[in-house]
Amino acid sequence: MTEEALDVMVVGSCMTDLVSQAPRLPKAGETIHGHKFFIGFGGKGANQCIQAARLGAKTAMVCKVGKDFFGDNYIQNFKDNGVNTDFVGQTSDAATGAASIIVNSAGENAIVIVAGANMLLGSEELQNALPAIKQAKVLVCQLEISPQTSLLALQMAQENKVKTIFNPAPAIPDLDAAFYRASDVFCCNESEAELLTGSSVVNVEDAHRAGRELLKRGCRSVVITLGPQGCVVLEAEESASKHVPTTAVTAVDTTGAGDSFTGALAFYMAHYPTMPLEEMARRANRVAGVSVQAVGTQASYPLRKDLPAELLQMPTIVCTVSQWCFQIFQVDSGAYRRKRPRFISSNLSRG
Ligand SMILES: Nc1ncnc2c1ncn2[C@@H]1O[C@H](COP(=O)(O)OP(=O)(O)OP(=O)(O)O)[C@@H](O)[C@H]1O
Ligand SMILES: [K+]
Repeated sequence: MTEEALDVMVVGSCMTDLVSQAPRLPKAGETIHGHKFFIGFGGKGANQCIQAARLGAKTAMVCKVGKDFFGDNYIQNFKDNGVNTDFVGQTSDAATGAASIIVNSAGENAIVIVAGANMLLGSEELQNALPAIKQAKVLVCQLEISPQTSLLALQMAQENKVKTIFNPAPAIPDLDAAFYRASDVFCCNESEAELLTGSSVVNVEDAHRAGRELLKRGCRSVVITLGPQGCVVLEAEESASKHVPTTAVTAVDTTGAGDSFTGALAFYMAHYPTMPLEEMARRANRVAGVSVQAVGTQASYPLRKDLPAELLQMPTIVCTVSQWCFQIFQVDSGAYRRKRPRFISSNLSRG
């Protein structure tokens, strides 16, 4: 059982990616030769957890894998990345989630996902994790496990004043309205925003409009990622929707960029709770921007040591403001002391 309070808990999926590269995709009933095969660690929940851990967050994963080779291997992968595995269950009733992926020479793919053990994660496992959830700073969920489990996890976190990030991926058109109310940050990409709002999202202007629509549904803030254009950020307390641009880089492989962004956002929310969301999004853009410059999903996620120091420090402006507030407080309490010296000294002598 976890003794130390956690920064980030992720309740979500683990998938083993089985990737074959071939000149073309096979037709029904056909067998063809490919030229390369590799196994990768994926699943949106695990990806986000690994990115947060690599940035230095104390993380735990709440998930279910099979009692099989892939499940054992995945648990070792979490351990190798410093992720707490106290809440990683193993079941004999289903296999570890797997994605069989075929990629042709044009970069097109055909994918079969078998969610397997991921769908067996339920309320019992969440109850076991509740003492740790209560102490965590941020809880993150997606939609690659049973939606009821994700919703319950978000609600448990919210009831215990733990900040929530919900990434509605892969998107479902009739998302239960309770998901919006349970989200401190509702973080999605353009196509998810499009599916959820029913209107096209292809540019920054569309994203502002979609964000306003999603915000109306009850979340505290919305982040919509826009690939090389960064993201837009909207907060319930602020009227303006803000575009947070990024430096576009030449992408080698964008797989898992969205999960890198969400995992980085979770890290910043846990480590710098007073940082403006816009600044967290600016930094998450930078982290995800590193991931698109390398091949693979988790393999492309940067470690803390790979990032410039400015992404891992409190911004100067926030330090200045808090020092300024502290000085005002000192001046105020000094004035108070000058006016009421006896009150202060009698309190002191009693103490
Ligand atoms: N070419 C790029 N240059 C710089 N940053 C990028 C680029 N592509 C993606 N990013 C960063 O990654 C974030 C997430 O990308 P995107 O919006 O494409 O997510 P996604 O569609 O969920 O990705 P994927 O499905 O490939 O994981 C962006 O908000 C941005 O910060
Ligand atoms: K990548």
